[in-house]
Amino acid sequence: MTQDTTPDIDLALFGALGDLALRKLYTALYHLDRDGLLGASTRILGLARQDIDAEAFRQRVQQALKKHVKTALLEKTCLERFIARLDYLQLDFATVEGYDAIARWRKDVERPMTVYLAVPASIYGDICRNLSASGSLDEQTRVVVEKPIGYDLESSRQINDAIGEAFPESRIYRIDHYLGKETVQNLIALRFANPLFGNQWNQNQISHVEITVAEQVGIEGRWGYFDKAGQLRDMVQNHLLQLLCLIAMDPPSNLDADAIRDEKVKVLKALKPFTQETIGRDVVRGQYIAGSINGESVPGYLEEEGANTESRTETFVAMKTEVSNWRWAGVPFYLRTGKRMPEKLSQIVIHFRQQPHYIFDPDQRDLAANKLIIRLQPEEGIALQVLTKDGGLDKGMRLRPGPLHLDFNSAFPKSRIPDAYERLLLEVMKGQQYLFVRRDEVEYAWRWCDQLIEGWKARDMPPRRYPAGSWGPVASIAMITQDGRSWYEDY
Ligand SMILES: NC(=O)C1=CN([C@@H]2O[C@H](COP(=O)(O)OP(=O)(O)OC[C@H]3O[C@@H](n4cnc5c(N)ncnc54)[C@H](OP(=O)(O)O)[C@@H]3O)[C@@H](O)[C@H]2O)C=CC1
Ligand SMILES: O=C1O[C@H](COP(=O)(O)O)[C@@H](O)[C@H](O)[C@H]1O
Repeated sequence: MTQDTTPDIDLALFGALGDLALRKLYTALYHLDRDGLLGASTRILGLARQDIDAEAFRQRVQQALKKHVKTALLEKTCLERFIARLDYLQLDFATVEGYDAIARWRKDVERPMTVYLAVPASIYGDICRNLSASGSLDEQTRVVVEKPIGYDLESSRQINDAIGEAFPESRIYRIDHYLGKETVQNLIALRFANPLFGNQWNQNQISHVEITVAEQVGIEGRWGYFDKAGQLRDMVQNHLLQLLCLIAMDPPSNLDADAIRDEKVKVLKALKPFTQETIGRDVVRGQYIAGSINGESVPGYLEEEGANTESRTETFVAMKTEVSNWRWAGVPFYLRTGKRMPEKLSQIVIHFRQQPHYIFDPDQRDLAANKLIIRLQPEEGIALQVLTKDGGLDKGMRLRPGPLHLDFNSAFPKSRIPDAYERLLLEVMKGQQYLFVRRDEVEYAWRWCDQLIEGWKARDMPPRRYPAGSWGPVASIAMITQDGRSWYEDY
């Protein structure tokens, strides 16, 4: 994990006119360029099937940057330098014809190539085979692939096999963009650099853990993709399970990619499988109906553009699970994620156990537990909720909960918090894999999700309705209150 200068590369971006590329990837690459973190002669080849020339492609990227980069950060010289790096190749990814143009683009160039597949996972195999067959790859080429890899364990194995025929694991970078978020990396620092937390991180001191990833957006015109996936495959199989792994894993022996990933795999293997009984009791599926967010009416899932009105796909999931090992036995992990919730909020709350002997006002007993709140978005920060004496002569020994608060924006006001894709693209260029997901992680995560999906099917569990703008079906609140707890929504 050194911070050397970034090597020059050629980046071949498949799906160059898709949503991810236009919304996230050029913005991230532009910021890297502006911060002096792109190799001076790094070039970017956009590949897509639209019949446009390089000049029109550069215009499209420029429009995207104007939309997604803050105006104050869009500097003319930097923008011109970035745009000059771009070239375009029209290609149907499914057939090998035309792939030889990639080698022609790279003729006489010595630097390594990174291939970024910003396309549906169903065509990763075709692209890898065609890159191989056309002689576009060499011993240094890296590949970046997006989540979700497949639809279940079986399809993910097939896709991983196809990628693995063209690239060794050491050159495959499976993105889970949550691993690139600043606070997620801070979680690693917090846990493993501070004995204060390191020594408390187990079932003796922690009573339960909450992970909430709430989105305000709906499915953003992605019905075709989303309706086949649903929130479990779209968010839990990858982002939420990765967060859970970082919370639950044992300390790695060092910060090497495989040391970290070995520990994450152990957590995934230890996730308690659901039974028919626990699925009925500990899992809630939901689907949003029309409602309002920030005072504006929004349609229900079944009224979204392109919707099939019979769909039973879930847009919300809440569940209680457990990591069956010595560190975590008996500690519930409550997970919930949904679309069209009242606000965008991603946070992890670690609830510590109460003192064994309590000496303050019995009415305040419920307050008496510390919480560590790790906020990923909207504002990034970490707060430890502690109890202090309430101020004033008239209060006696009344307790008051308050945060010991590290808000990254105000603690480090001069530094812009980079977007996850900036961090991840930089790590790919430097050849560092610790923030990327290894094949066995993906497959163990699918194995666990598959048995849950099978259980849903067997129980014929339709999603419960919840109005857009609410925190999900009431059953998700009942699920946690049955344990005498509630979802933490303050900060
Ligand atoms: N969008 C997002 O926020 C996120 C996306 N992802 C993942 O990123 C990947 C890309 O997603 P996204 O950008 O949303 O998808 P899009 O459908 O918006 O973009 C995919 C692009 O690939 C092109 N494409 C597909 N098949 C072919 C083909 N045979 N030949 C040439 N071009 C082809 C499409 O071209 P055309 O337009 O001509 O069909 C389209 O431009 C997916 O794996 C997704 O799961 C992951 C996290 C978030
Ligand atoms: O991977 C995905 O993530 C986004 C949410 O990402 P965030 O960084 O905005 O929290 C989600 O909307 C999308 O459906 C999913 O594919």
